Amino acid sequence: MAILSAKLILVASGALSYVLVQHAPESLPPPLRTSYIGVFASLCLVQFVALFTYAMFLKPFWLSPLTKLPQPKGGGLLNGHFKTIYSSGAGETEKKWFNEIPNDGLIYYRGLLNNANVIVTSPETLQEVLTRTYEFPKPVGIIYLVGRVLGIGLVLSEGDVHKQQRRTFLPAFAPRHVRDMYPIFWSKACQAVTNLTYIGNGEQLEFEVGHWASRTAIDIITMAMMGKDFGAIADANAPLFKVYRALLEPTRAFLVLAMMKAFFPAPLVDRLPVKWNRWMDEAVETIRGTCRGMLREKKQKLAEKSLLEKDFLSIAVQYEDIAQVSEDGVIDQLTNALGAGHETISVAITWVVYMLCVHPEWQTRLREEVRTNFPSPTELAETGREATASDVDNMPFLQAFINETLRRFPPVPVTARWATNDSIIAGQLIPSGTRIAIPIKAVNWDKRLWGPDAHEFKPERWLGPDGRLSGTGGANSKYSNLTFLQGTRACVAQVLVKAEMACVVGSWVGRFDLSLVDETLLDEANMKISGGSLSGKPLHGLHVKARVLEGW
Ligand code: HEM
Repeated sequence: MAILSAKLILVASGALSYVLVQHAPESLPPPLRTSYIGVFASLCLVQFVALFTYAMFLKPFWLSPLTKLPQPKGGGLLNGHFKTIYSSGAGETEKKWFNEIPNDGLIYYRGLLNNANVIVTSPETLQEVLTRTYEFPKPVGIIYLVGRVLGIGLVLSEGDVHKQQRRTFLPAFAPRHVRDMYPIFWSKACQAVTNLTYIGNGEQLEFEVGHWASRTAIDIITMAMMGKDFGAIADANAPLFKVYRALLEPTRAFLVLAMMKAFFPAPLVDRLPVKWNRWMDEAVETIRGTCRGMLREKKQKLAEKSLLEKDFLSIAVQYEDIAQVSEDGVIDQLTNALGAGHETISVAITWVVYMLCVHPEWQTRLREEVRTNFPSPTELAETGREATASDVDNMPFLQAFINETLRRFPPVPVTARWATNDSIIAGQLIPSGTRIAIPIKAVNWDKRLWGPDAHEFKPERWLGPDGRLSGTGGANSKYSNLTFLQGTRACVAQVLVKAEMACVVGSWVGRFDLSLVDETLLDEANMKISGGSLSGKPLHGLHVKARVLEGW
């Protein structure tokens, strides 16, 4: 829009300067009467100042139809509420406004350079945004940020390409395939527990949960997706793990280059001869090369009829539709899954451990369930007995605890869309270019949907009167729990996530008594959450004491 307006201004100024100097010089001030450049520059300046004043002030403060919506108080003159949002924990400001500002499904606020944002707050408005999927795509900024690393797979594709990719790849994520992955989850979970026990000399240790959850999650996701062990549990300096972590950590150079893509073509910015670009090319090629090698290996085994593994890629290459997809098309899905499925799960595990420390009575309850159903890490090592999906089916407490933590601390607390054209939501005109925030955490805490105890941590809400797991947690709309979103862009790996978490959390609580190093954090009000990034995790990490318990 801004680029279009700028082009219009340049063309209009050029044409008008010609007409004025040629045909009406007397209408110009004397110094400009013979100067095309002078007239052109003056006209451009006047129009740009007018456009800037309109876009920065008149429209966001008074003229946009959105100004009639409920709004938070305050906000800066130039950057609206941007600072408030980014200086608080991810999703926390949206949650506060959601509860404090009376509204009919939409709240308006001004963001960076006063750009227009709306927060959708009711099941009805959420449904509108989440079902009109391609009318409200993801903001292009996300492609600038992570497109080079992830590739254009399910996470970033839009329109017919996304529809086709989803139809092709979704079957390979089906629950029946996930059930076959339990041995992968369990063996890696047990490896982490055994290493931690060793570090603590079989007695007690202190560790940062996020660090170990991340090492465990990366090994599990790479094993589950393509049967490749990145070796992160065994060695924090394992080469593939280091490359991968660095790729996902936004450095200053990374952010500057990403921002440049808003003004210059992305392929040009990616080709600039700077150190960061060279490093990035090598790192991306290392990861894609690893995926390519695994894909070729699976195809070779398939041709030789010796493909027995149960990871996603081994399953995927056996689907006829996927066999037709180009090598790079399959690799894009792998890099998407590794990117989407590593940080999110490690953050989710971190919050589960936090809740276990805050609610030690649940540790006792879960430990009993885990020790009754799962084989111990020692048993796995000595007899090879693996965990199965049925073991987890028999553990409603463990599943309820995980569900409640995912509701209370969604690893992605807020996500966004934007209006590509003028659109109507709930009868309200949403001008083209408006960013639409989906406040996942705020919805998950909504008392109208979850009842008066919505703000309490209550795993029991996921248990029926017979003690069995209840699928909805007692909420009455499918737009009540957005941890994995809803609709055609919902997470493809919800079943896989819960299976993996049950194994990792089960192995930790089965082996250790867990408590917080900083006891002030027992009061949740003292827990600071990271902001500004995609995931919401403990700002200063989560440091725990783990005492090894006998008998498992
Ligand atoms: C606790 C863990 C996870 C959470 C909370 C989570 C949450 C989400 C959310 C909220 C979205 C929608 C984002 C948006 O459209 O704005 C999403 C999409 C997606 N997730 Fe997950 N995710 C998790 C783990 C995983 C894992 C392990 C994988 C892969 C194995 C995965 C693969 C994907 C993919 C491919 C999409 C894009 C789906 C599409 O647009 O069609 N996620 N996830």
